[in-house]
Amino acid sequence: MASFTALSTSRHRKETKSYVKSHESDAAVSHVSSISPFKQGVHDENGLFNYIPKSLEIRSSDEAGRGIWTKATLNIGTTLLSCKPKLAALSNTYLDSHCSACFRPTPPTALQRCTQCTTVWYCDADCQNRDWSFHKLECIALKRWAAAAPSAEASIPNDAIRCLGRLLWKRKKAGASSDWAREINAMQSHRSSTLQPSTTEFHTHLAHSIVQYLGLLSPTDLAEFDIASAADLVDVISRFTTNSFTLTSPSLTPLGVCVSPAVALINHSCDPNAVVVFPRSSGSVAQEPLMQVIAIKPIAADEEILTSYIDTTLPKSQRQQFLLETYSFTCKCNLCENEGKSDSVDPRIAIWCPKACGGTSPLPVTDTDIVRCSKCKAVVTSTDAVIDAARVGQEALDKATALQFRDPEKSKQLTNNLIPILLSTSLTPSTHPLLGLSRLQQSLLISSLPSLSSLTGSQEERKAAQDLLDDAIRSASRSVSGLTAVLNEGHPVRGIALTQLGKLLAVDEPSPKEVQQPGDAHPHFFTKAAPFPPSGPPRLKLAYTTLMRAREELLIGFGKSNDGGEVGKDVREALVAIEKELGVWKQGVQNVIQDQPKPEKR
Ligand SMILES: C[S@@+](CC[C@H](N)C(=O)[O-])C[C@H]1O[C@@H](n2cnc3c(N)ncnc32)[C@H](O)[C@@H]1O
Repeated sequence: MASFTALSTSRHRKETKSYVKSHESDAAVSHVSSISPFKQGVHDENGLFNYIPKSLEIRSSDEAGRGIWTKATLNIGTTLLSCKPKLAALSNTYLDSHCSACFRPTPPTALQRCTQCTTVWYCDADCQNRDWSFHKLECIALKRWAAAAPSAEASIPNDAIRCLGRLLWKRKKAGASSDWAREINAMQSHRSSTLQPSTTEFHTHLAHSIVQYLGLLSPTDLAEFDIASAADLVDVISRFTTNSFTLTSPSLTPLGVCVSPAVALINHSCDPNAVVVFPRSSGSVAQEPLMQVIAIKPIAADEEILTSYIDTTLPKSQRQQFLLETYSFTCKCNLCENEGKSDSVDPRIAIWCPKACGGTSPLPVTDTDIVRCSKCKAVVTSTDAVIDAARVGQEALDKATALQFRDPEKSKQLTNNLIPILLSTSLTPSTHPLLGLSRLQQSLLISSLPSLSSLTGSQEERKAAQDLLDDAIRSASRSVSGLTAVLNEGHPVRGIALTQLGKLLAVDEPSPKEVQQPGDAHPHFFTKAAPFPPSGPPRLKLAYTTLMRAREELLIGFGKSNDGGEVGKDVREALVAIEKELGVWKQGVQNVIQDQPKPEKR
């Protein structure tokens, strides 16, 4: 059986970074979407990217520039591309708990620290040696930065600055004509004239930090890095922000930032057919962190591979704003183009029918909007209340997200206060910002679960732990319900959400309930009438079926040949353990039945 502790450590530490791509992506439509199917041609890369498999091809389109197309039909769960990023940097939070070479977590005692800068840690001497060509120059810069830092909190530059430093040193060392530098230099950049003012400001700020980190005294010193002017430096930064990825753990916790020019060739769709994951499945430490592109929809020959750069659980307005600010384009994918054009309501902006017929209507935007249930056509009359609730919910989500690490109690309180209001104004679990609040609440509740071994025998303490666990389960089931409506089957975010729910259900109950109360879970996922979460054997059975579902989805999202990645293997083991436990239970019940005195025949 699982314990609380294992779950608490799986909490996603999300740090807001507009310069990196999130892997939370996708939607449920199964038809093909290519950006510019007519004006495209095979792109000549002059011998670069020879590690891209022969089944794929780099082509260009007028609308989106270079992209990757398939030459053969590919099934869901197929690994399309597998490579180690050319550059990577751990975020500051993980520098002392994860290895800076292979990015795996290691118990603190087993980590070796660089004795010079005392900032980066490694599993062992092998990992340290592998990272040495990068760290050699970084080490000096880190010491210089720490010596000049105004406070202890500012003594380590963030991961973007450290990753850009690695890029510039390596580019200089490899030489402009090397394949390494040519692939990096060919990455798309956006000149200041096409950027949003907020993005230009951010790039300028980053440029100042880089100059300080590299220890340069004047802009002319940039020449040694093959950078002719300040504008050229901003160009390099734009190339980095447009093409970098969030490096995540196998359970999608953001760990840092990385650059792979090959994976960065893939264009965006809010309705993607592939995802980028780090399943930790290579079996070789030297290969980690291994980055993989996996098909989450069947992909036909001559179809473009598209991943999502953003969180596609967000409504169109927010997706488009983020894409324009960070990537300088307006998305024209199926999901964006078709919003509001069909009868079906986008689950990201849906409210339940006022007559509870089971249908939904779109969330009203202004108080003069007249919205109707798509099924029974009943008119929503509480427009003002719904608009207010959505606005207050968004404010609370922004605040709670900002506070989640600094003041988790306050962050949790905000989610606890707002979720019942949004539920009472009929927002569906998939609707923004309710889905975002549920996911945040779930991660905060999981973090606050006590470890079972720390519980004393006190009945009150066990009861409080049980209530907290049940709250976390209800929150997790609401998240699963919402994610299931907006992401298509096999999306890694769905697989991980199901895994968390299944594991919560499998935790030993500190104080099993005798009388159960109905939960607030969405009726399409768990019936309102049935007590939720159940207790005892029915709970363990639900854990089993949820983890079975999780495993099927993980096999797609993290790749069939990877056995669903590290999490997929872990779920397989959990299922075996539950099967045994359920078997023991069944046997125990059979023994009790056999021991009962048989009723006498009359
Ligand atoms: C990571 S790069 C993708 C590869 C890029 N097309 C190239 O030629 O190197 C991201 C940039 O590609 C372009 N892009 C990606 N997806 C797009 C889309 N759906 N529509 C238009 N432009 C897109 C945008 O300019 C964006 O900033």
